[in-house]
Amino acid sequence: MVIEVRDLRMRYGTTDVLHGVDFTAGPGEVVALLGPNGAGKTTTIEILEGFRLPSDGHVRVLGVDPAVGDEAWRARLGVVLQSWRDHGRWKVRELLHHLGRYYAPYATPHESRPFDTDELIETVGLTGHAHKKISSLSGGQRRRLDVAIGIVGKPDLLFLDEPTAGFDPHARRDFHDLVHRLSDLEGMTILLTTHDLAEAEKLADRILVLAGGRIIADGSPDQLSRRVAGKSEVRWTHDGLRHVHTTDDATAFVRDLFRQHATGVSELEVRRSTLEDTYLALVQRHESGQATEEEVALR
Ligand SMILES: Nc1ncnc2c1ncn2[C@@H]1O[C@H](COP(=O)(O)OP(=O)(O)OP(=O)(O)O)[C@@H](O)[C@H]1O
Repeated sequence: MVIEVRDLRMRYGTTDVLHGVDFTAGPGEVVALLGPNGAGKTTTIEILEGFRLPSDGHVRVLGVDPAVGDEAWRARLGVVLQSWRDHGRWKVRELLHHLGRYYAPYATPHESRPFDTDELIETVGLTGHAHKKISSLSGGQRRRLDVAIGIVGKPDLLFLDEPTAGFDPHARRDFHDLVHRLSDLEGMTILLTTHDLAEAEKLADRILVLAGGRIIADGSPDQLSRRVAGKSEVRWTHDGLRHVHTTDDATAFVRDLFRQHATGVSELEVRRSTLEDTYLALVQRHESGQATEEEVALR
């Protein structure tokens, strides 16, 4: 396993934030960690990166306890934090070239390190800005640079904390392609946090939902959408009137609808529950104290 977390606990002062978090991530997996604001996603990631010491629990990242990870271990990790780094006076190419040199001693027969600077700049879509000062980049361009800094050492494991915040739709799509390339071609394992459910659905092989200090759901986007909500919304117009009905079995409902009304039904739409519906239902159920069977099984 690339990441192994068992019974992870974290307390800030007298406040418990993580109550026993359990999950794993395998090689080449893209895992999205979702959860409401303040759920403890950044805390979890910072513990995995070795930036923060947990209060208790078993954590292994690339087989090493992050609390004692050395430079060679750190060189195999890539990190994209939420906030910008203050490298404003540097130029894009200069900075990436400079940072890349740090990783050169950690190249292996299987993995050349670092990324070729110009290839990296092209990969993140900053070719036209390579010789600009970082302070002159737009927010989205700076975020692309953050991603470039995170992957310059061709990490085995990449952490992305809300990587697309501030991206326009075009940059977002480019970024999604980049994540697919990094996991498919470079075999990188990627753990990302996001509040964009459509993004999680598109990118992640597996989704973890963190709420109340525990993982309350763990599965593929498809499994989560099916297992938890499972309801569909059927909309139609009959004799000029618009109708909406929520059902567990849309096929049977539509069959009955046409049996009842041989004519006059139009504008029929069937909408399966989305990952967003599922996520909201899960978190709401959790917050109201109704643990799902799955959640109980995960404890
Ligand atoms: N250094 C700290 N000292 C005390 N409390 C902290 C510290 N860092 C985070 N917290 C608290 O721990 C909880 C979890 O914070 P964290 O940043 O991990 O959440 P998050 O899930 O990443 O949230 P968001 O989605 O808003 O980024 C919050 O209630 C926060 O106030």
